[in-house]
Amino acid sequence: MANVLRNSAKFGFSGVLSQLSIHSRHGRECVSPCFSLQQRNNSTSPKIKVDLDSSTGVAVLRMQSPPVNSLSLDFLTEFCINLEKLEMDRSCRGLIITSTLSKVFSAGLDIMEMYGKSPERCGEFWKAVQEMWLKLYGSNMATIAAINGSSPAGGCLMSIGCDYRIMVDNPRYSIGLNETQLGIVAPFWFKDTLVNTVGNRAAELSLELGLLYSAPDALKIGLVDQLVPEDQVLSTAQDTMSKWLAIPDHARQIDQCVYIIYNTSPLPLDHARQMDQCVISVCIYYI
Ligand SMILES: CCCCCCCC/C=C\C=C\CC(=O)SCCNC(=O)CCNC(=O)[C@H](O)C(C)(C)COP(=O)(O)OP(=O)(O)OC[C@H]1O[C@@H](n2cnc3c(N)ncnc32)[C@H](O)[C@@H]1OP(=O)(O)O
Repeated sequence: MANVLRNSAKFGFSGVLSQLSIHSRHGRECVSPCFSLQQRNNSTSPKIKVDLDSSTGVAVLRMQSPPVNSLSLDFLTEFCINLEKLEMDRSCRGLIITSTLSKVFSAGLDIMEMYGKSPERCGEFWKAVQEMWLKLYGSNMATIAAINGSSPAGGCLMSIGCDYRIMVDNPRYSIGLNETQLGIVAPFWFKDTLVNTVGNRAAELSLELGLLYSAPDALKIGLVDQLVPEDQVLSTAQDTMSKWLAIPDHARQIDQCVYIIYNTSPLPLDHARQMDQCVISVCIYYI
């Protein structure tokens, strides 16, 4: 295990790994002074609302950016700041992500961010998209997506960036990486995350045809883990989270980290990240 960790650090997962080695969240003796006196920490910002219950160690992050929780630069920045705050708070061990909007979890990247913007702005936007994925997929918290509406493209990426997905059992809600249907191409790390979720063949079909799956079909291919009635999505996520948190954090975190290292292309490496950012910014600029 020590070798794996050393190698992974060499290959660029040092951020994740150093966090792993510095603090386990289970049996934590060192609680952030900011939050230790509070039973519940609530913070509200325009597009995202976070409720952290310090007694359970579970935070619920609600996306509340009408009409469709599209991932604009502002939204992504807020999302990442909230994630970072929770990540640094030792009292928080689990994160549930959901939406306050009816029918939509997230419509994915904000299309207006990809139209007629300067190369600098495109670069900034894409960096924020990368950041969202790196922070979520590499999180030390146990993460569950409570998908209470449609979740195409970037919304699907956000969902599969979590450890577990619970979706409302409604055939009208769809989820998938539908980029090719829009005439664009999902970057390689979208692909990796999908392959890690549904396997190679299903991912290949899904990406090339830009398939959007209804909730029942998403369950069939393993794109989501569980379907529940609309009014039970959050309570099921809370129940499921308690099972995840019964596992010692360090064991879950190291297991996840090793899995990511062996199954994901090296976006966390600076040069890969910059190259991806550069290619996508140019693509967006010329759309
Ligand atoms: C070689 C070429 C390389 C090219 C490189 C490109 C670089 C990027 C590469 C890939 C990355 C892609 C990831 C993405 O996420 S792309 C975004 C894809 N998103 C979608 O396809 C979703 C589109 N939206 C929907 O399907 C629906 O809106 C839905 C979420 C199902 C909700 O449906 P409904 O409730 O019926 O709502 P409306 O459709 O009526 O929409 C309401 C208003 O919201 C606006 N809207 C919808 N989606 C977006 C969006 N993604 N960004 C911004 N705005 C959005 C919609 O226009 C309506 O606005 P209005 O009321 O003003 O008309």
